[in-house]
Amino acid sequence: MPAEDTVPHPADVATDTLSVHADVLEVEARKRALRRGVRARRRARDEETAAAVDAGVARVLVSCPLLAGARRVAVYSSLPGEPGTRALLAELRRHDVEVLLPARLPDDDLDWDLRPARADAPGHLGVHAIATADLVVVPALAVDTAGRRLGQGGGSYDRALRRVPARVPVVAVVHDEELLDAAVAPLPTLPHDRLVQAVVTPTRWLWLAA
Ligand SMILES: Nc1nc2c(c(=O)[nH]1)N(C=O)[C@@H](CNc1ccc(C(=O)N[C@@H](CCC(=O)O)C(=O)O)cc1)CN2
Ligand SMILES: Nc1ncnc2c1ncn2[C@@H]1O[C@H](COP(=O)(O)OP(=O)(O)OP(=O)(O)O)[C@@H](O)[C@H]1O
Repeated sequence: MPAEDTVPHPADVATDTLSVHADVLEVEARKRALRRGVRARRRARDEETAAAVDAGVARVLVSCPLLAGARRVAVYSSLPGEPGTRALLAELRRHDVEVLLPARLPDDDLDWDLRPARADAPGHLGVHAIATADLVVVPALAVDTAGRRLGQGGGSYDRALRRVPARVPVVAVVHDEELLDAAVAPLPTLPHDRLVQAVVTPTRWLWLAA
């Protein structure tokens, strides 16, 4: 039996629990507001810049040291509004780099497809396949210079990134204005959020203070 004075009073426990919940709700509300803002700005971008952004992302990533020596890279096919990954996927294929592409499962976790497919690895490879990549490229709505990432809100990459070994860099792709200074505008995070180690924009890349 614990001594009575080490047992918290039930009223204090309840108050603590309530304030923790309030903090989580506040962080989630701030994330939702930020997502709305980024999505609205992305919708307002024109197609001409989108083509330049797509080409820029490929040029920056292919010429930066992150990709040097990588044999297998986890990437994704960009959705409308996201910085494009079409040219990047084409470049990876041209350099004979294997690509893992995510497939969202009903519980929002990510399964992985290998391209080009291999006879000994047909179909979906399972949620743990991300652990076999030498570099993981992730989508984001925004990233700050401390490596905090704002995603689409499904928590898919939070789950998937837990399976990535610590030595494998995770790099987020955003538009230039979606890279935020952590000293000025830190992104809100919760304990499950995973930091990214680097960021690529259409014009530059940098290591983040993760
Ligand atoms: N290109 C790409 N592939 C990806 C992701 C991603 O963010 N981008 N994912 C990242 O986890 C996973 C899929 N999850 C996704 C979750 C939501 C939306 C989406 O389109 N959301 C709507 C807004 C929905 C809302 O308002 O709640 C949107 O962006 O308009 C896309 C992908 C895996 N594949
Ligand atoms: N390991 C996990 N297992 C189950 N649920 C999780 C896990 N990590 C995060 N989640 C849940 O996912 C939801 C969304 O998380 P969050 O807002 O961080 O998504 P996100 O990182 O922006 O989205 P995404 O990774 O899909 O781009 C949260 O409700 C969170 O509780």
